[in-house]
Amino acid sequence: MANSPLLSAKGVSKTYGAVVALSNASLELASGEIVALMGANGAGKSTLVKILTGAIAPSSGDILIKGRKHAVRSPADARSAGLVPVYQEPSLIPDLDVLDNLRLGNTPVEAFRHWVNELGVQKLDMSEAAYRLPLAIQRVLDLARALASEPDVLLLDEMTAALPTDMVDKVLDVVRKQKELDRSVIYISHRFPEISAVCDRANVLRDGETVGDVAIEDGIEDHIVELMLGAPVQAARKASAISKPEALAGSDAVPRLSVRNLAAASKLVDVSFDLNAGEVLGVAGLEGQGQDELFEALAGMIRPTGGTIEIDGAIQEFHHPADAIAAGHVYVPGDRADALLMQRSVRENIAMPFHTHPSQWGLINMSAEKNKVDAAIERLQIDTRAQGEVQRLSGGNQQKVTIARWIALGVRTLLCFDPTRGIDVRTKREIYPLLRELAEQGSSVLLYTSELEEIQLACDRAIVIFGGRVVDQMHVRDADEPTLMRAAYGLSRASPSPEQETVV
Ligand SMILES: Nc1ncnc2c1ncn2[C@@H]1O[C@H](COP(=O)(O)OP(=O)(O)OP(=O)(O)O)[C@@H](O)[C@H]1O
Repeated sequence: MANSPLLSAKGVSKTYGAVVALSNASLELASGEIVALMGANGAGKSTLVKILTGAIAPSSGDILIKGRKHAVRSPADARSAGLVPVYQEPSLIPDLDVLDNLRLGNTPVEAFRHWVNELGVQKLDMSEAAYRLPLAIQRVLDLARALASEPDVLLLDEMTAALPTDMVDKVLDVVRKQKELDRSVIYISHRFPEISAVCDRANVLRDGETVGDVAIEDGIEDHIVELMLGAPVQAARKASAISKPEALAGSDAVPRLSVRNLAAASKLVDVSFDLNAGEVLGVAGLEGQGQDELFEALAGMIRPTGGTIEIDGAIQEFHHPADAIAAGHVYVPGDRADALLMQRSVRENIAMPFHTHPSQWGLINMSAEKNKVDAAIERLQIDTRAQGEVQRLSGGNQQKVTIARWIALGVRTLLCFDPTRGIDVRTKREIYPLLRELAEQGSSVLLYTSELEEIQLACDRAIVIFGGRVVDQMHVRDADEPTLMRAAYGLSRASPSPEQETVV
């Protein structure tokens, strides 16, 4: 109908037994508009996107396309109505090559190639099995596949969460191009800079309900956060104030972890640093600079090809992740699916490492286990409404479970890889103090984060890796975003002080 919005959703709800995933969501989208869908973890964003794209059926509510009611019965139905999603998790079938993945969805190959190119992927072997491609490339291919079908409405669910900065810029360019073509985008992201770069409006969900629809303009961030949290920003900031020790922790003591000239696979070339007890050391780097290999080598998942790892002054060789765990050295991977048993309960997932050592086998002390698990759930404020199976938790709550299990067990060194990827502001504000608290209790934390501003929120010091080497290291007070960004791109700081040149 003339003057009707291209897409509107009214009073949409979705319940799973006792869990109310969406209670009353509403949204309007005109042609050529880019609308951010915002909300804390578990607010219902992914549920709304899945309903709009026919992956799940709503319990109630209406969806209207150009003013007419439209029951979106399946993803194919949504596609033919012009609604095409890129979901939060990669959607290529891992064992099929890229070309077969395209054939499966009838994707026009030439259009796909065009968008792959626009998104900055230079060489793509279409006969490569999808699982062999890095996560960032898989995400970009998901987007190129969606764009190739020329959607009227593209729905991007945290599409950029796993991407390095340069690829994020390409995605933002492509989103702007959709607008120029008078097409529309629903954009889910937890990153304000991206939202303000491309979006016209933000539709905010809280606890399954639409609580606001605001134009994106300067200074609107605090208001959006207030809508998301349901609390004034000042109070929320105060509640999450983080204490950071001024001095570098324990620099005279034997380091908890000492890495010298570590090399592994082809990407980790020569990395040296110390991590002290009671310290959070940040690692910054663009995608693919060797950080994955660094963490995998430290976690005993891959064997170093050179260099040494010392723990408390003694050289250690890990032949298996169990060796690293036995040394109190545990890894929280970025991909929660790697860390969790998705079909098991929250409790089983948290309690899993309690019983890894043969000396702990035998009768399980259920009440002691329950107390520890309950304490961890309470401390991380894990939403346990869907606790029977971890796969039913929202992404942010799943991530908290991966950390909770090590809090419950007690840990000497936590190797945390991008723990806040795709996590909302509220949950982030819970995770940073948690890492600090662990450090204050004597644990050491090595934290890789793709969000550079997190370094100053959570760390004592930072190292930057580029091309498999440490190219810069600094006290947290110097680790602002521009400095880290320059180093991450391999640009040196104006004149490094002698202190920065030595390995600390
Ligand atoms: N299949 C399911 N069974 C039970 N509960 C579910 C199911 N899917 C989602 N939920 C619940 O519905 C709520 C909304 O989840 P949803 O994934 O839509 O949130 P979200 O806003 O996308 O969160 P995030 O930013 O963490 O991805 C959460 O409490 C989640 O646990």
